[in-house]
Amino acid sequence: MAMSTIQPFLTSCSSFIRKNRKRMEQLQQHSAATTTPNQSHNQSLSSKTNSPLQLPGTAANEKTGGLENGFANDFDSGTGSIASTSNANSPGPTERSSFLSVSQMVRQQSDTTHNNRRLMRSSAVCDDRPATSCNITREKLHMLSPNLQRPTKLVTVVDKQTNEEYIKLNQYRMMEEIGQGSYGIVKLAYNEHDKNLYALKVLDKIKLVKNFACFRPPPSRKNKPVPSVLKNPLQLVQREIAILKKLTHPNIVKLVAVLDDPNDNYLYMVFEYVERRSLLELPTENPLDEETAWKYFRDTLMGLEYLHFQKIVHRDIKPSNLLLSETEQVKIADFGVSCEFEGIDAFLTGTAGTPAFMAPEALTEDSSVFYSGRAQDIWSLGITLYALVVGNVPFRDEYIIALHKKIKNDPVLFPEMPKISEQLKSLILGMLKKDPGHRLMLHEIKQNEWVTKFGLAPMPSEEANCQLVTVTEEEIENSVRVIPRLDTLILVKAMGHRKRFGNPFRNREAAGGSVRMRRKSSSVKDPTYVPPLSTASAVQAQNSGLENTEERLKTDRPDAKPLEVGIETISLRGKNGYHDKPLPTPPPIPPRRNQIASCSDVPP
Ligand SMILES: Nc1ncnc2c1ncn2[C@@H]1O[C@H](COP(=O)(O)OP(=O)(O)OP(=O)(O)O)[C@@H](O)[C@H]1O
Repeated sequence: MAMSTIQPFLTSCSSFIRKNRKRMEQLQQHSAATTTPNQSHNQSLSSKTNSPLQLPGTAANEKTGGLENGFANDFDSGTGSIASTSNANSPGPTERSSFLSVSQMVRQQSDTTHNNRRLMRSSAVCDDRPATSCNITREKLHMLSPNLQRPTKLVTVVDKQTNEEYIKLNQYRMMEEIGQGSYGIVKLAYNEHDKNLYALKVLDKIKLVKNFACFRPPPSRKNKPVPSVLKNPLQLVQREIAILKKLTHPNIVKLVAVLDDPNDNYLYMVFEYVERRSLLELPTENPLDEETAWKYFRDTLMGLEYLHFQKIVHRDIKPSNLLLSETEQVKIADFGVSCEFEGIDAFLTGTAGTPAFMAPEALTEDSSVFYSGRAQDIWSLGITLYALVVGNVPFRDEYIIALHKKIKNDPVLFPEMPKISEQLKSLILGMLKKDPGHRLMLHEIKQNEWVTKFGLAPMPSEEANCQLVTVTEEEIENSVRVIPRLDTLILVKAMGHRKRFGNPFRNREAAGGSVRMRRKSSSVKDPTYVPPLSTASAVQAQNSGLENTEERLKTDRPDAKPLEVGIETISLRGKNGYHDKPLPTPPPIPPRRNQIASCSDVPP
């Protein structure tokens, strides 16, 4: 090639390199001098709490993060777009520049998550073709991360590097604090491998145990064993991890990795970073309009359907546990009190979750009576929907007992303003039926006229939305089991057949059945309420070959001692629908090792 052709090309190359190097140097100087208000706040917070996980030099992180990511070239466009939309509340120039580099990473993560999904859908057709034919270059493909479809990684060796700028855990550079939960703080973290941001939940194992020791209930008198979960709160975290590990759905926050080094006092849960955090802070003067609430509600419904399909009840659905991604996708988070179940529903006792979102049937003093976990989730979802459009929860009181009374007895009232459509009111009221038997079920909500816009926007089928995840033997061994009593199994089985939460024995009693009330419940005002059949009588009925529930009811022996039976001994649902397997006979089966009593052990 002639020298005259190459010369101008070389000149333009060298000028391009010079120009860019200068810009990168400017950027480095600029970022090094930058401290966000968040950062200084967190620095003071970290020093106050004397946490060993002090805020790293985020400016340096952002600087290197941006440059390493090859973001330097996008910097101008990012600045432009953000600056042009800034208002009086916008950060100042120095704040803005440091904010921008994080925001660019965030945008990239959202894009990649979005692209990932697009890519996954198109991968079948694109696999054998050059990546460019799918509008995604090989280079970009490499950047497509995090792969939220990947199973959760469990890492037991954590290499902690500390320098004056930041703390690094394996590939994760810790950045500013983004939230605090009851068990620990949540920090933003930059993953050097896939160049994305994550939310890192930091749990102090020692503090967990110590705090627990302080508040542990006094030893029980009548030699009653303390429920096993209460012995070690780490088990709650382990349960949360065991549950989260199995979940992969666009509307559930993904647990990407768990860093748990036995030599480290801290346990780190690495979540996908959801940029816009919680859906709505309550109370608010600015609730969502119906259209926005509709979109968020449908997302939440999809997430909840997937959860229930995976045999998990969340137990703490509320707006602050619904995170919003930058692409306006709702992600259900916080599985701290969730429960895994077998069979068709979780049988819960005791209270867990947030008082204002608890269902009336969960507020009973009698811890021996079980209630449906699915129905509890529907109630919380109803309260959440109400709160999204009204700006506050329907039942409020500063005293917990008074609040419980209101939840159990008061009707749901809607304020005059904001104006809420009749269809939405009717849906909310259907989800907030005090009697779980009359409460809407998930499949009914999916077909509701407000949800589907009178059929114009049908929800995807359960089959399309859910895929049953496979659970390994080890996971089963290590996961917490729900061990309902046999009577509850019978009750729920009957509910399964009828496809309603309602007590199938109620009408029998109303018709003059011989069943005694087993509890005096202030929560259940319905005079026709009949508690589940006691276990011993159910077993007796089974042994005597009495198959139908009416016959079993008649054999109820109120003085009989209840018997606890592991649910894994009974299969309620087979491939071809529901079927009976022989019920276990007394004496009671001793609990296996690793079995933790039930979800009722979760402290309120
Ligand atoms: N994946 C995430 N992405 C972005 N922010 C998050 C993420 N997870 C948690 N957060 C933020 O951190 C805060 C604390 O979360 P965390 O799950 O530890 O506790 P919580 O749900 O608020 O409370 P608790 O643990 O007491 O129920 C949340 O309120 C949220 O703002």
